[in-house]
Amino acid sequence: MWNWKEVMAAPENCEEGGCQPQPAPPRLGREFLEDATPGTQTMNPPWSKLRSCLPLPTVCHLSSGSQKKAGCPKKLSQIPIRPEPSDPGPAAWGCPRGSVSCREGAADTWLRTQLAPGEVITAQSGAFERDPQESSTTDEELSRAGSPGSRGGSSSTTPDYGEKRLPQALIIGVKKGGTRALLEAIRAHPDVRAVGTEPHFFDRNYEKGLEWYRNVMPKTLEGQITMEKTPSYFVTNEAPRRIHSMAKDTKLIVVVRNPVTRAISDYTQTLSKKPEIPTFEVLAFKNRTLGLIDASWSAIRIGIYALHLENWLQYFPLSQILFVSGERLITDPAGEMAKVQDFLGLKRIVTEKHFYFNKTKGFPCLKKPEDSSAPRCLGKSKGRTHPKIDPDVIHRLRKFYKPFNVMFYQMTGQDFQWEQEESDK
Ligand SMILES: Nc1ncnc2c1ncn2[C@@H]1O[C@H](COP(=O)(O)OS(=O)(=O)O)[C@@H](OP(=O)(O)O)[C@H]1O
Repeated sequence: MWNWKEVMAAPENCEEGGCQPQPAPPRLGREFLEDATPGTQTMNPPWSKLRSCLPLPTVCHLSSGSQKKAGCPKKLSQIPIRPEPSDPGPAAWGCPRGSVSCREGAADTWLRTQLAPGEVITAQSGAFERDPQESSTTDEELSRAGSPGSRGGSSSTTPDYGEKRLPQALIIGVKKGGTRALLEAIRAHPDVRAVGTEPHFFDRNYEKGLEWYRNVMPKTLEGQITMEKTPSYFVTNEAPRRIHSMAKDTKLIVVVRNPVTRAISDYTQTLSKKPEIPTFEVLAFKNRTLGLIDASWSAIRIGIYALHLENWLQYFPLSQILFVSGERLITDPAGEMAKVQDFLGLKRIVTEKHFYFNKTKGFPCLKKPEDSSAPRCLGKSKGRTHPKIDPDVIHRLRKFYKPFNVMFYQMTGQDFQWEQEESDK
């Protein structure tokens, strides 16, 4: 009998799941349920308030002191965790060249698409683009990304000279938040160079050492910023300490999205590859009759942003972390990119002129760069149609996340307004 939650957490593809069985990542979270004082640099959130919100079986509600009961976890980090699906990278990190399971991830880079004849949109952008075939571009992306240090599908026009440097800025999460869209947009900046695939250095490849990591990076000229994105870092317990020990001034970017929608997106991704898995409604609950949400399911757990952020604030001041709204990255990509460029100390070069809204895809896409013949949209693995989820389940999930969201708003000083959203996709 399959445990589908474990199956869902198993590696799936390069971008999102990995190409080979990976060791389970470390458990998430720290002593969250202790009345610890996280983030001395920032504030002391009332952690005890969150205790009662935690999704433990009724007999184990920590606020009631019942944790002393046998079998009850004392803290959230003791809830068994299913491993996160994530990305071990392309051939350089273990994907056999041409492997089907490795294709989709590379296709997540902005695709250079064929122009569809007659699909005129505006004089400026020239044409709608057809939804591209993933495979051809994927193969191209894979081969470009095939060795450590290759540009990995870079869309930057910077010539391949300079020096390989460790990244000064990282997109650390969240999975399904819009991390690929952000990375590809910031790569349009001439002062940014980024590795196109996910190196997974701080979670899976750490033992390979910093020289391996440096070698994965593209070459940069003096003054250019090196970046990478690996969304699983945000939920990796060791990542903050490891990144801090690499460089304590590393700039961190987190793209966050309504955790309910994010969870459904996560599920949708798995469903697209394993249509036989149980419904979201089944997986989301430990006990549906009692309304007990299963927070040990990674699709749910990743969205407890306050929990994960608390871990980062042990090592980095809030001022070193930028939170990008995954929702606004779609509705106002230029506005979010302005914040990202300011945060990175870059001139605002990526502006509204770089984007157009592709009605076919339902997303903003990058206009064609000067040296290229085609605009770029993300591949089919972004923007999948989400299954319709029982509204009662959505309602319960919203209730579940609300206190964590509120805590997250307090911690970040930003209100992402997820409570006000009428419906999930
Ligand atoms: N411009 C643009 N084009 C396409 N998709 C966009 C864009 N901006 C944000 N998004 C949203 O990004 C979601 C995928 O997030 P990630 O790239 O972080 O996914 S992954 O973790 O790397 O697999 C993806 O989620 P789903 O719609 O659920 O597929 C998109 O909603």
